[in-house]
Amino acid sequence: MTNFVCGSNRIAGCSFSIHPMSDDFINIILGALKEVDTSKVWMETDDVTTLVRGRIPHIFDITKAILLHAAKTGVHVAFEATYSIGCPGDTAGDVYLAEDDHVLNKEKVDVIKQKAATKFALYPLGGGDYMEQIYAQIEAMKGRGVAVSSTHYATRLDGEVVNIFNGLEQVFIDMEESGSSHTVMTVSMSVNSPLKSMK
Ligand SMILES: Cc1ncc(C[n+]2csc(CCO)c2C)c(N)n1
Repeated sequence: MTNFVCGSNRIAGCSFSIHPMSDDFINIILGALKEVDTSKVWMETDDVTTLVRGRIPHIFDITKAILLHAAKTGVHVAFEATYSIGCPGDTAGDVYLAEDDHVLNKEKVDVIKQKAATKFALYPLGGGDYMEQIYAQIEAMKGRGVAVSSTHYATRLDGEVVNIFNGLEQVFIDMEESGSSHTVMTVSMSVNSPLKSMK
């Protein structure tokens, strides 16, 4: 059996998709992807997801921007994402680690007012105290301008898209700063849903 070893390379990444509930889904998906400045990341789109790899601020800036560009059409959009840091599979994106942390899409998209319902789940891999780490991050989210509630297998966040992404980015930064060797976070988000929350 091969032993896979995580390197010291701290490239972050995300595999994500948006699903606009509209006949015009092709234009909405491709339009949102095109509107975003991706010059500070490695990015690849196929028929299933888009992969984005680079420094943490750009990963969250770009995924937030693509969702907001799709959401501003008013269409109901579902967003699914898996964020990961700590276990690079190859070196193709490494050159982007030399970029600075100045994000390129914030100015254009942070003015877009858009509410979202979200469920996120944090998976600290490679550490013994994972439940303490998860509870600490859920507690921290309560001070970030979004409504936090518990559900099975995830934590629910309701609020502005911009606040939700800022909070989730901070979760990732905190995990890095606490020395977690490999962190995975899944995020499901729904915007413009015709079905209002029952909560
Ligand atoms: C962010 C994101 N990236 C890729 C896909 C996969 N996808 C499904 S339909 C379509 C457009 C026509 O090919 C694409 C690219 C997605 N849904 N969202």
